[in-house]
Amino acid sequence: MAVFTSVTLGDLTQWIKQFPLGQAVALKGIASGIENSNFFLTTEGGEYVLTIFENLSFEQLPFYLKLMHHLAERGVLVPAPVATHEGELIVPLHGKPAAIVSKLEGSSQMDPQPVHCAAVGSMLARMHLAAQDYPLVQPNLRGLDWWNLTTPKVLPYLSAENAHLLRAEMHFQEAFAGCDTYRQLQRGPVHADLFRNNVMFVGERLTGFFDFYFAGCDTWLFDVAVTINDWCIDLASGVLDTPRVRAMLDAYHAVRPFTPAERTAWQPMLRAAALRFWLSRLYDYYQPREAEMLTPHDPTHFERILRERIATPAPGLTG
Ligand SMILES: Nc1ncnc2c1ncn2[C@@H]1O[C@H](COP(=O)(O)OP(=O)(O)O)[C@@H](O)[C@H]1O
Ligand SMILES: N[C@@H](CCOP(=O)(O)O)C(=O)O
Repeated sequence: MAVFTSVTLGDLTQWIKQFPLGQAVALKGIASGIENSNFFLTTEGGEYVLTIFENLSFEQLPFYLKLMHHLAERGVLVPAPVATHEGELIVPLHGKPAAIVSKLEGSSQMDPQPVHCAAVGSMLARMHLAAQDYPLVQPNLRGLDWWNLTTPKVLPYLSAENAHLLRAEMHFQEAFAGCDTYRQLQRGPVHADLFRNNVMFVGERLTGFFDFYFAGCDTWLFDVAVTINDWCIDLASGVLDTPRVRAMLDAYHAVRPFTPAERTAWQPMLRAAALRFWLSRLYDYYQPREAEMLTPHDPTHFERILRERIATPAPGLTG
């Protein structure tokens, strides 16, 4: 259940008039999702998604909504935010920030094949290039600083073996982030959470990336690593599936060629991407937020992926 703030069609009668969308004719709560209250909204103008933001503030939201607007204008397939007659993308609803974005066709592909991975790789590279001239800057709020803050909060709950793994990996990643190769990596706005459930497909046709609310400025390679660690693995073991990895990396490289520094950084970056989600899942598991109504994601999934990336070299960035 992920409608934390209820809204009725009647609530929208006056509210919707600030948008150039005509009257609201249907509204349906969306059950999936864990952060916000989401609704499918039909208006006289078409099909949309209405989101009420439960955690992000009016001050924090422009980075995400304007990024989606910037990308959509440049032909990257993402939900396009709808501006009010006054040009605002974020407006209050029931005292919380809310936005309307275009509805993507299709559904998530939870059993991806190489053809889906290639489509994701190609669109990801297009997204990185299209975001290069995005003027707003926000760091990845789930980056190294957050890992450093979070590690001591979860360590007391871990077994000796896992505490050792976490400490050792944090040392490794601190050193990696401080090295020359890391400094040479290309950077810009990244999605940072491009899992299977955040991309829509109709058959083999990718219709869009969504859920940009972990986006921030980070290395492009980190985004690639996060995406590979979800789309191109055997879910039970975390082991990479070479045909899917190759399809995604080759398609990305065809649009935006990988650099020599990225090739050097690839193995540690896959570990960084695994650590990021192990940590956030540990944090959500042991320190659930008060408003949280859902079962937290399983942290052991990313512990397995991290151990696997440490133990087994992944296929290289270029074949
Ligand atoms: N623009 C969109 N077009 C179509 N469906 C969407 C769109 N945005 C969200 N959804 C649907 O809403 C669900 C929840 O969205 P999500 O962004 O994952 O929520 P949360 O931010 O709460 O985690 C998605 O799984 C998807 O089915
Ligand atoms: N992808 C993250 C959790 C973020 O949740 P989302 O539903 O907003 O993508 C994870 O799997 O830990």
